Amino acid sequence: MVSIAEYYAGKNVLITGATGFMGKVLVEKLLRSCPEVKALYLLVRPKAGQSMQQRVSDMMKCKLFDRVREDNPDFHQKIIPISSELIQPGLAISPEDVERLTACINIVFHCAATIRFDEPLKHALQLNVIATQKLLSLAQQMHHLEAFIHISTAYANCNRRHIDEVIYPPPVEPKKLIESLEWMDDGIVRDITPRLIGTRPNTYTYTKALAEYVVQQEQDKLNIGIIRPSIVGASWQEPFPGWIDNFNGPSGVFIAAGKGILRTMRANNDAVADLIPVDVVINLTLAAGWYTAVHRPKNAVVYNCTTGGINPFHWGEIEHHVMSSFKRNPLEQAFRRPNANITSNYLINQYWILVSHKFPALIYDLFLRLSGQKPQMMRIFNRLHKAIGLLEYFSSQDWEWNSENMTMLMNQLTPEDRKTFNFDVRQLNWPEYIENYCIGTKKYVLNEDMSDIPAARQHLRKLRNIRYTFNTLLVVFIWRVFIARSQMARNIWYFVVSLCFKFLSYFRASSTITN
Ligand SMILES: CCCCCCCCCCCCCCCCCC(=O)SCCNC(=O)CCNC(=O)[C@H](O)C(C)(C)COP(=O)(O)OP(=O)(O)OC[C@H]1O[C@@H](n2cnc3c(N)ncnc32)[C@H](O)[C@@H]1OP(=O)(O)O
Ligand SMILES: NC(=O)C1=CN([C@@H]2O[C@H](COP(=O)(O)OP(=O)(O)OC[C@H]3O[C@@H](n4cnc5c(N)ncnc54)[C@H](OP(=O)(O)O)[C@@H]3O)[C@@H](O)[C@H]2O)C=CC1
Repeated sequence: MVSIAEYYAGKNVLITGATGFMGKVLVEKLLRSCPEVKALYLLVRPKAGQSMQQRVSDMMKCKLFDRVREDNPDFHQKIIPISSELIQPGLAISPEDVERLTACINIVFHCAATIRFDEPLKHALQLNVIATQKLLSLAQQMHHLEAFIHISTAYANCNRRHIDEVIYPPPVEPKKLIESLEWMDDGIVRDITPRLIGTRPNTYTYTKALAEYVVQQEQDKLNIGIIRPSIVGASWQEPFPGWIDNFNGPSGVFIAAGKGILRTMRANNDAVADLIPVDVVINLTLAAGWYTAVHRPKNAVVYNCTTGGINPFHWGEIEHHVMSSFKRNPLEQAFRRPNANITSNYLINQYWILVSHKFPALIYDLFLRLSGQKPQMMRIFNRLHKAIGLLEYFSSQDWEWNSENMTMLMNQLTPEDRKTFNFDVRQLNWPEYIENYCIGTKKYVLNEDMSDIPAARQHLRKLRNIRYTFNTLLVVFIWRVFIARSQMARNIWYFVVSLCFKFLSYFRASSTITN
């Protein structure tokens, strides 16, 4: 049987969402580990005043592509950007491009989606469901298509505790929902959204579940694989450890904690933190593309791409390792010393939000106002609270995913492919991974230089001294206020002072006797 790289040799691959976090890693890995691939067609839209060509050429300059650039400086010749806005009719692909794609594409990887948790339902539906339907229609016109790989999420069915590698009945028939939302104005849709999504926490997981069903409907006509990653984090090994380029999911939480801004969050210490490195997901995705095309299974195969059932790690452990990593490798210009704690207790969390978030923010903003600057800390905290409020659902409970198909796929690979497209998470050393993840947020998200670590440590020492001074002044201030106003507090104060004095005299006396 052909190896994975042999299979992709000479193939034309279509990728949506290639400018996103996972899409970029997919493009890089295909170019690096399957160097004989013929061409990668990327569906990209112009954005923020940049043409799609400009966006793709900027993407290829990014550090992620350093290793590919070394191996093959002309790799960009294999990349063919195709202008496409997925929420437009016909995916806004020109008729000439449609003709070109239908004539040559062999494999489709559909990564594009809105992953925002606060996306209005209509928009989430347009992109995650309707665009998927349109892409499936386009795929059916492709004369040489061998596999259609759809990226879903392990949380599409998060309303269940145990999740098998099957497609569950959708919460509503997508066609009916699409028809009804078409005539409703945005206000009505907003009002009925909580009723529609039911026990799911957001429109993202709801529309991803609908998309899976839509994809499954085409299993008689296409060879389909569905990948369900859990919480995708920085790379484990490839192209180098710790690569990450965004604030999504845990990355934003780690950064906020490393900067000393986030001090408390609701999470269950003992719940499994189902993080999965991005390179693992991409290796599995490419292997699933190969398997789907070579074996052509009759029904869509679902791969739960998770770590919890195989090599579990818990939020409490994550907290410990993140904090110790940021103490060893501090971020620049931290607001306070990194010291975040997680708790599953609502009231305790609210207390710490008040004491450790709102109170310091108020003081800092007061300081900024007094020094003639614009206050900003309270605004930052409000945004942070909104973001973590949306994540807490995922950090406060755990799920059990069956990942038999991941094991089955691994067993199908040659020993060589198992190394090149490694998705064996049993080998993942969590403390080392979390350390590299934290360093990755520093280097690649915040663009901080590792050579500035001594200065960052010095800054933390300064913050520690400020804290000691502040606490001392606070104690003195409180006692002064009490002593001035209350006889009882004064008595307590004299009692404590005389106790300390007696203890010191006793200590001095006993040390004189022993001498
Ligand atoms: C040490 C303690 C350890 C404790 C560990 C506990 C960790 C728990 C983590 C649980 C994670 C669970 C994730 C579950 C994932 C499900 C998997 C998936 O399928 S789907 C994949 C997962 N999908 C997601 O994760 C999507 C979640 N994100 C969203 O839905 C939205 O970004 C939003 C609603 C949070 C904010 O919307 P909006 O107000 O419109 O703002 P914008 O979006 O425009 O961004 C504004 C600014 O904020 C920045 N920033 C962004 N996120 C965070 C963050 N988390 N934090 C901090 N900052 C963040 C952002 O970069 C930007 O900065 P700047 O450019 O202005 O400087
Ligand atoms: N990140 C995670 O933790 C997880 C992600 N997933 C799934 O993985 C896939 C990729 O996620 P990720 O890479 O993190 O997401 P990103 O948000 O980083 O990337 C999304 C991609 O979709 C593209 N896109 C969005 N809207 C449109 C549009 N209207 N037209 C054309 N392209 C569009 C974006 O293009 P542009 O650059 O133009 O905005 C971008 O390339 C998604 O399907 C997601 O559901 C699953 C589990 C976890």
